[in-house]
Amino acid sequence: MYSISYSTKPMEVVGYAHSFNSFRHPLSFFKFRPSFSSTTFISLKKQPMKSLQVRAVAAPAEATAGFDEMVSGTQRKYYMLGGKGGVGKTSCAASLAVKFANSGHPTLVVSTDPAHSLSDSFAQDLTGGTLVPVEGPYSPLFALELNPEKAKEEFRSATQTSEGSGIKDFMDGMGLGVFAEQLGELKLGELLDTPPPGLDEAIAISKVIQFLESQEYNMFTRIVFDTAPTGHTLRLLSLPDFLDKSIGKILKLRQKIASATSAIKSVFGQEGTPKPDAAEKLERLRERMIKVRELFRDTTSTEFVIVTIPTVMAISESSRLCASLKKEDVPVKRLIVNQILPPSASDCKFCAMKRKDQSRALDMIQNDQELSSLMLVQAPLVDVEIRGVPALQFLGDIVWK
Ligand SMILES: Nc1ncnc2c1ncn2[C@@H]1O[C@H](COP(=O)(O)OP(=O)(O)OP(=O)(O)O)[C@@H](O)[C@H]1O
Repeated sequence: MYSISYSTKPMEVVGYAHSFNSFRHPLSFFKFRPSFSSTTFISLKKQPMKSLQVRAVAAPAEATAGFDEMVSGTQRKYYMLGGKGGVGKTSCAASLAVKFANSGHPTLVVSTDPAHSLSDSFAQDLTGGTLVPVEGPYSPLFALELNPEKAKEEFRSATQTSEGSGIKDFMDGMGLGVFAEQLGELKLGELLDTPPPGLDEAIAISKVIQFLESQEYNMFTRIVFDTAPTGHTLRLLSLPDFLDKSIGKILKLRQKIASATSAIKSVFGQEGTPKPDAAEKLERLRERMIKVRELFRDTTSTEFVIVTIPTVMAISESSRLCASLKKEDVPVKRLIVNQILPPSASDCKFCAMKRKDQSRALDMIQNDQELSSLMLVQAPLVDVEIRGVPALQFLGDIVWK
């Protein structure tokens, strides 16, 4: 079904195998066992990893991700990959990033999932919240794992005073203490004391947008986001609007009573003096959230790719995610169905059952109002863990065609 070739320049054929189970690469870090291969052709040449290419040269006719369109053009494009936990978001995001970089795009892959697994996926330490170069691809590939705790801290520091935390202190700091109760219906107290889920991710994404605006990072033409599981993403989508409204109302109110405050100040001295710093920080946060919202909805530069697996539960969740994305006007056109059992001539009982289950789930997609219109990309379950750049190249060449 698949024919796998390790490309060489010039090609040096060192092996040819039928249905082999295990093959150890001479660079020894990559054990590759494509069990779905009935006939496998291997060619190798000892050369630095940078020039190692893993190619799936024959593909199932129905599966194409429209990679040509994804890779065309040098203007910057953002791809956000999201879906239910554990379906393979990170593997698909990392493999897409590797493929972009191998296709000539200086690429940045960012994890905004609080439970990062990019480091595991690339088999490289990417922690620390800074850009780390990934060894292997032709063009520069950098990875970034953003620390959501840090983002939350930043939010807290923008909304708390030195005396304490919470809505009362914050409003006092803004010179709006007396209005704190009136703003109750905005639930701002809750927002400030316990930042809502999704806020850390929104701040993380806004940070990326921020530094990508600087000249230093102009070179990146493809940005791939490995986002947090569905629930988080859904909250993230509605968050900018919510924050914008809340913060917007606060700042408007603050402006309105600025003159009243100065009158109070003249009577009570410095009591109740607004702290411009808090207002400025909040205003900046609001602007950043607006940018996140705009980025998510920009059809010319952004696409949200849903990753799922062929189970009823995962597909139901993907359908809900898709509906929410559409409702929020987030561009979505591709659905990756990952971990599909590869074809086999002789199924065991377990595999036969599993295959039936999967085909039922795939039928569900065809009949789903939200998902049926998406470009369906099927990715096989491979019998080796997708870890490290060569493995990601291999997966990328199967998925992103
Ligand atoms: N097509 C595949 N074939 C075999 N294994 C796969 C495939 N896709 C992903 N995996 C494996 O499944 C596991 C989970 O994948 P991954 O970390 O990419 O999922 P995730 O959706 O990002 O998870 P989380 O929600 O926990 O971040 C990993 O061990 C990965 O190697």
